[in-house]
Amino acid sequence: MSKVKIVVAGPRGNMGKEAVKMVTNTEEFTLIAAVDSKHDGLKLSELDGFHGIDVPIYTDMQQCFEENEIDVLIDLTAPAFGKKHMQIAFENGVRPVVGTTGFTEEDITELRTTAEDKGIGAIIAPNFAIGAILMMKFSQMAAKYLPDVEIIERHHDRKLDAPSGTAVKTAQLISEAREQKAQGHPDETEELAGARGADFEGMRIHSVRLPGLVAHQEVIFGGVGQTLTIRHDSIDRASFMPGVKLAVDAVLQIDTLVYGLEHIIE
Ligand SMILES: NC(=O)C1=CN([C@@H]2O[C@H](COP(=O)(O)OP(=O)(O)OC[C@H]3O[C@@H](n4cnc5c(N)ncnc54)[C@H](O)[C@@H]3O)[C@@H](O)[C@H]2O)C=CC1
Ligand SMILES: O=C(O)C1=N[C@H](C(=O)O)C[C@H](O)C1
Repeated sequence: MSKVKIVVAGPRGNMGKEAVKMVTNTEEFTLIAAVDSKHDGLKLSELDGFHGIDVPIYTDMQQCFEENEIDVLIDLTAPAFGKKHMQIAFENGVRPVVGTTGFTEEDITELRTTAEDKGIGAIIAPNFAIGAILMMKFSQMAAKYLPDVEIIERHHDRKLDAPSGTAVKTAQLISEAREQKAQGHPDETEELAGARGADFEGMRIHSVRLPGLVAHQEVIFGGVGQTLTIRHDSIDRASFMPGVKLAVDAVLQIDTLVYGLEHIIE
């Protein structure tokens, strides 16, 4: 069987480095090229940390797809670029597996329409860690019985988007099981703007950014005389890679856009 031909966008980033390692260590995958914000024309092997990985770097994704035969794009870049990169992939018949966050519901609807029109599989997964998927699923189960819920996500202070993609996805999954309700005291006021966090259908989301953190989330439910806390911690970015691998395998089998790894892991 021929190997899956892959491009990684964002190879020098926290996640991109792990993805390059995962692709090059996976027998059935082959890394063809990388798309980076700089270093056009160099080989990845010329950069620190990529010894022996002799693939070209492009700053122009379109050119990368024109000059190479590619099956799958793994995009781990920045919220401002994820949507554009997916559109370029679709135009070139390349299947995107996207961990980059910052997509709106409208973006996802639009991209799904394009994927289906072109019959090209695509996966956007705000979190590739299996434990995080379970945290979201357990939270959805709990919300049916305990509809008062607040989400606290904690990340490293280099993160660009808030709230995290995982927190938004968690709130979306919870809202499928929970009657919409405003939480807290009806007359509560914020003495400092933002004190009660972001409001998603009455659920509150709080974003913590500190050096030393990787990616963590607590979903706290409150009921009469009790609380339930569901917590997940990624303490190493290797935690995301089995999910990225699973998504690459799955994206070859579908002809629509799937948003969330929970639809792949049944
Ligand atoms: N789905 C998941 O499981 C996870 C998703 N993420 C998301 O992945 C994204 C990347 O996260 P990190 O690796 O921590 O960020 P990072 O800042 O460490 O790395 C991003 C890399 O992308 C490159 N880049 C930026 N714009 C680019 C462009 N237009 N073309 C090519 N390369 C470009 C940057 O030079 C940088 O090397 C973020 O959106 C983050 O939220 C992060 C961790 C897990
Ligand atoms: O930027 C990160 O680091 C992470 N981003 C994703 C998100 O926004 O949810 C996934 C994980 O939380 C790490």
